[in-house]
Amino acid sequence: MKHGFELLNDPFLNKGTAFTTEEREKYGLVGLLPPCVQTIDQQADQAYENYLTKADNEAKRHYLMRLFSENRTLFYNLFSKHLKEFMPVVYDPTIAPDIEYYSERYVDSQYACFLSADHPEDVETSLQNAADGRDIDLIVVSDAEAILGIGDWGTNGVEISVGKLMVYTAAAGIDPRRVLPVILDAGTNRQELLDNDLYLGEHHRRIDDEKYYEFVDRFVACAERLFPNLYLHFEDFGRSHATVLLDKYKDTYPVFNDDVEGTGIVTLAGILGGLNITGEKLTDQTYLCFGAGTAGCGIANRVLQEFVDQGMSREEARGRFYLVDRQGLLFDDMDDLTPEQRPFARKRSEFEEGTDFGSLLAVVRAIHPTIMVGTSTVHGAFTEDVIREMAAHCTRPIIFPLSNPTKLAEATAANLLAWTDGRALVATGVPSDDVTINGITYRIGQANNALIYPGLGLGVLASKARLLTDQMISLAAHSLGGIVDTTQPGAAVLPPVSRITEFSERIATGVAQEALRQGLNREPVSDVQAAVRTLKWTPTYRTLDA
Ligand SMILES: NC(=O)c1ccc[n+]([C@@H]2O[C@H](COP(=O)([O-])OP(=O)(O)OC[C@H]3O[C@@H](n4cnc5c(N)ncnc54)[C@H](O)[C@@H]3O)[C@@H](O)[C@H]2O)c1
Ligand SMILES: O=C(O)C[C@H](O)C(=O)O
Ligand SMILES: [Mn+2]
Repeated sequence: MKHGFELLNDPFLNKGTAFTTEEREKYGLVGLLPPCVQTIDQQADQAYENYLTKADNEAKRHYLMRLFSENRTLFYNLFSKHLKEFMPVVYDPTIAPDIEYYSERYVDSQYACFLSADHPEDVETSLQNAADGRDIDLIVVSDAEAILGIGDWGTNGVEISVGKLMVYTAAAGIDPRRVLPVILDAGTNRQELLDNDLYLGEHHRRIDDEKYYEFVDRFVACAERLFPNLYLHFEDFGRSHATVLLDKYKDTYPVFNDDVEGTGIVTLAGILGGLNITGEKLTDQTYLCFGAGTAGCGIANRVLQEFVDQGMSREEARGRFYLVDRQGLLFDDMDDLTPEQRPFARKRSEFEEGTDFGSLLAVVRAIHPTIMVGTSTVHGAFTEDVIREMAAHCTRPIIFPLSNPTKLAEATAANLLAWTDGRALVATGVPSDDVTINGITYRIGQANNALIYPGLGLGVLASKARLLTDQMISLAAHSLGGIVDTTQPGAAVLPPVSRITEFSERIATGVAQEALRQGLNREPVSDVQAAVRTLKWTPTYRTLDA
């Protein structure tokens, strides 16, 4: 057992002023702490008061990160008491500037694992060093080529791995000792980082694909070998790698790509939530994706699969999907489509000659979408003209501007509701305030993968699933139904973040049951609900091992 400063400096074991008199005597802490012994609730109250004195969300985040570095139990205790308030501070959108200025603001490695493609021979040692003897069940790994919508941030992107894991613990009770944030430094193409002496990553451009895939392969194989129960979460990889990597590993290991799959699940859940409100059928909808990249195509595929699951042929269902990217509406005669876009590309012969598809407005005018999802990173792209045009052809347009952080969102909830006189069913990527129009208060769902991935991960871990299958993913999307009271005027399409711990458990149980039904559990699990509950870690102090 650690003693003295070594114990105080271990955030997994540290209790700060809550070390009891006996513990202080036993573990060499006498004289190292102020005399008063506090309870964790007193510590949390005090920390919260301190937090409230901080001037803005960035300062608040820095304060919380310090607490996280020093005492994880207290950090999560406090987080659990202020979940809704802390989510946008700890996570998106406030995490974005902390990624941009990571190197300048660096104070602590936060127990993350830093892997460099320049030293592939160090992968195993680095993972072992970072795990420091802990059994690791969950890794969030990023190569930071496409952080949120803010682009390539190289090693600075480690913050997203750390941040996503914080949400796993806060929402689903994943034991913080059993997780590992990992950053793969494969270079960066952001010139301002390469020119910046303070930048803490490798100072070269991204490596070529051959070396890149070799490096990722080495990491995956090594992590899987060192941590046999690992569930591996990929985050914010670039458009040309994200789906390739997912497809490469998903039939061998339990891997998850948050931007492709997590976003697909939460968006489908939001669409199903919207249709619960209107009573309309999914298979009657026309779908427009604006920004057909990693998330855009991931969502389109998930929603398409739901059309198929609801009885429509894949071919007919595809006919309802329109993808718009930089080129405008995507056609099959274009030679710059990505492999993910190609199956959705339309034929020019479907339309009258001379139809204009160059702008979003023109596409909306031509196809009359009933669902429009934005994952383009183009701030304000859902203009009043576009929305009024869409709303002229359907009663309750489903409109999800999902680009993050706030400064990149395609529209605000307030504008979407104002321009449609309250008819739009809206969800946004980051939290939105309620909107009141004509006396009705509209609650805005947050279609952020954070609503889903913690519960999904808990379900995979509780069932000891050896793979994450399409059926488990579909189940997760369906498990958010029935939580919101859709008879209330202004009801949200998704349940509120304030209830995330409750519905994460529900997602986990459903997903774990599905894994068992498919016979994917590596070990027998007799009671799924009990397995989920047992796995959950609670933020209270434990007795230290002798
Ligand atoms: N809410 C969520 O849970 C969630 C999840 C994942 C991604 N996102 C957001 O979605 C956005 C995209 O992320 P990604 O990982 O898919 O990135 P990506 O780079 O893979 O995709 C973005 C796509 O938008 C296209 N685009 C850029 N400018 C455009 C324009 N002017 N018109 C039309 N298309 C344009 C790009 O060509 C690309 O195909 C980001 O802002 C990200 O934060 C949100
Ligand atoms: O990180 C988020 O807030 C959601 C998503 O994974 C994104 O990349 O934007
Ligand atoms: Mn992401």
